[in-house]
Amino acid sequence: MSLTEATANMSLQDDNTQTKRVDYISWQDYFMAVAVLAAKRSKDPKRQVGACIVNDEKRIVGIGYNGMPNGCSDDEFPWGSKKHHFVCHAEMNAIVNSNSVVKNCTIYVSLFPCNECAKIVIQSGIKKVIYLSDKKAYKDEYKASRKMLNAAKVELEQYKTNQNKIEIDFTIEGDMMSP
Ligand SMILES: O=c1[nH]c(=O)n([C@H]2C[C@H](O)[C@@H](COP(=O)(O)O)O2)cc1CO
Ligand SMILES: [Zn+2]
Repeated sequence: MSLTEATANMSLQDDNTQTKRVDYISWQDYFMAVAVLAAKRSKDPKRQVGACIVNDEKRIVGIGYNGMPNGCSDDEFPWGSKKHHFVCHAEMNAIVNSNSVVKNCTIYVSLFPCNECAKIVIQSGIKKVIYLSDKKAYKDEYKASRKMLNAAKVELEQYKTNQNKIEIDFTIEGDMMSP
């Protein structure tokens, strides 16, 4: 090793006073949190749903939440019982707005997909659904959804975590930016 190389290596030697953080969030928590955060964009007064599509390189390729179609104003279209005629579901939005291939991807959803979304999930080639809530499982449309997803061999997994809350605090982030 030349003297210059040795000097360069010395200047890169760590003092070992700091070790790697251990309380970082897992990939699963991160992707589900992205889906839940997307849901916060929804204008639906009763239910906000979010979806996040991830490929096998852990890259996010699509995000969506439930909302009115393009060109259909949130202020003019109804948010009461008639909303069902119009609103686009989170899963559909995540798929159709994706910026890359969704085939073989995993979709993280805050609510188990309905039968209509299940059809789109299957046809798009998504291979796994990780869902947070399954609160509508007793309804026929969700039974149909599960039946189709199972038949199409789309893997279903209920999201489990030991971290019930992830806090985002912009003021703390601001402090962390200082040296
Ligand atoms: O799979 C789904 N994805 C999704 O985005 N949604 C949205 C559409 C509506 O805005 C809302 C359903 O509202 P409600 O629970 O009031 O029926 O949730 C609903 C489902 C299933 O109901
Ligand atoms: Zn749906």
